[in-house]
Amino acid sequence: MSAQREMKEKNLWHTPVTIIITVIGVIAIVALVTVAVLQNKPLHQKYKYGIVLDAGSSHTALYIYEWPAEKDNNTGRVEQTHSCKVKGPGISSYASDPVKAGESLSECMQEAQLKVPKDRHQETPLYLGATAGMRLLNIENSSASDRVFQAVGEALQKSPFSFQGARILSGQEEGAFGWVTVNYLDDRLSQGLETTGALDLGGASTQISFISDSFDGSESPANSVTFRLYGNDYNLYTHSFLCYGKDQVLRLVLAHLTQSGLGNVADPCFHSGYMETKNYSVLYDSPCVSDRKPSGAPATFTHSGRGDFLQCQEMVKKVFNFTNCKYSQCSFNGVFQPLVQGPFGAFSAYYFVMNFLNLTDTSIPLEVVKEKLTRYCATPWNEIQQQHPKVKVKYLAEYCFSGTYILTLLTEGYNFTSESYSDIKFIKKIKGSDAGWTLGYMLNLTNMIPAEAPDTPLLPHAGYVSFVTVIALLLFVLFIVSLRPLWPSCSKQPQIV
Ligand SMILES: Nc1ccn([C@@H]2O[C@H](COP(=O)(O)OP(=O)(O)OP(=O)(O)O)[C@@H](O)[C@H]2O)c(=O)n1
Repeated sequence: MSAQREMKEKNLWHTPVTIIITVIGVIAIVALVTVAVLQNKPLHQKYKYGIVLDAGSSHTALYIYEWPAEKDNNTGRVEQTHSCKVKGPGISSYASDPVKAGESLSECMQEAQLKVPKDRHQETPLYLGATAGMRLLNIENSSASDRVFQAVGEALQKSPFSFQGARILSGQEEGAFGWVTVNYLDDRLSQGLETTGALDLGGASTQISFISDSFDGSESPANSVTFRLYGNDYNLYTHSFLCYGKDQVLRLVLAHLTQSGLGNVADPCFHSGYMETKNYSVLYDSPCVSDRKPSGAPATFTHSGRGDFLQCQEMVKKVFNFTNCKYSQCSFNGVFQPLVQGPFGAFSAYYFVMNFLNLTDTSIPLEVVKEKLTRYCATPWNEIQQQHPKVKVKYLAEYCFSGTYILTLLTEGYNFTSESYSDIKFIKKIKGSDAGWTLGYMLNLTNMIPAEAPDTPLLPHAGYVSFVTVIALLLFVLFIVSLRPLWPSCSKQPQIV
């Protein structure tokens, strides 16, 4: 009798009703979780594109950026997908033949047509921003600069992209957009984190931009740029030094050395054994030095090296004017600058040069860096050429000078100390995108950085799915527990008589 009851109790648990309820429960949970996953899964990703041409003094480069179409106006999702270096010199070098400036861009523009999906061509904005090379040409000969823009504009208008115009960026814009790029790529803006300063060294100008607690813009409004980004206010200190890019500073130094109009110049910034014949007219053909051309100089001079870092540094120091500061503190040439503060990213030629010299590690004490550079500069030119057979001779000849200029600019010009030097990181790319002004420029023109923080969902997708799964499982367990009266009694041990 008791065995029979026990069998009955056991069977209760296996009754068709219980089985059906359990199966329905499991199906309901699977359905709930599946719907939650599918509902929140991003739809098939569609991308949007933007193209920026960086028309620099030494060369032009094209950058293609991509972002998920539904993430317009959202945080940190724009990435560089492709870059193309235009063959030949910067567009300012085509002043006497402007049509060639437009033609020079065609190869990279063809490449861009292949990289951006065809159905996106028409809606893809295309910008050209010119920097210090065109700033100088505009100072020297504004109609020649207009003609270059005319030719470049006509060439870009013919592309299938949505050409938004070509213009010269001010030095302030170049500095500020470089800072935006670095901080955007590091997700510092969207998260309201401490920002990184930006150091940009080009061929014809150099920029320094950073946030300083002691800078509110009142002492020197010309150096202040204010932004409201993701709900945070920034008052950025920025300055661009025209003629202080490394190619123009080399002219300044050589102008100094050739003031007496001699036919031979021994240059401590070039390796011993280096010897080239150079034209006075070419050297002085820049508004940075044109007013200093010595009268009665011969047509050419022999530029020879004598590889001496300390003397090179003395020469380089001469291009900075440390007198006549009308502010509480200055960098050089009477330009206001608060004390450098926080971490810095140094890119463009800062990176090219320091990377070549194997000096990107800023944890190495500054004194040791200088010793290494002293040894490098003292290496004879034939040895340098043997060691680097694949490096362009023009670049190779100048690395001693460039390294010396960079260290002098940072320490004497911007007042980085042995301690704050280690706050600098020499960088080329951040998360796959080149550091430079182009990304910040495009983000600004496409209104891709909101002034206020965008509303974000309570939970990220993965969190939401996990939450739904856990709650569903919990409900299931509760449901099973609620069927307890139907459970076989565990307290009674079945006894088979
Ligand atoms: N492997 C390389 C590549 C470039 N350079 C140098 O780096 C400078 C170019 O830096 P970049 O940021 O490209 O300058 P531009 O945009 O051309 O100049 P600017 O911003 O002043 O207009 C030039 O002096 C060039 O000789 C270098 O030393 N080594």
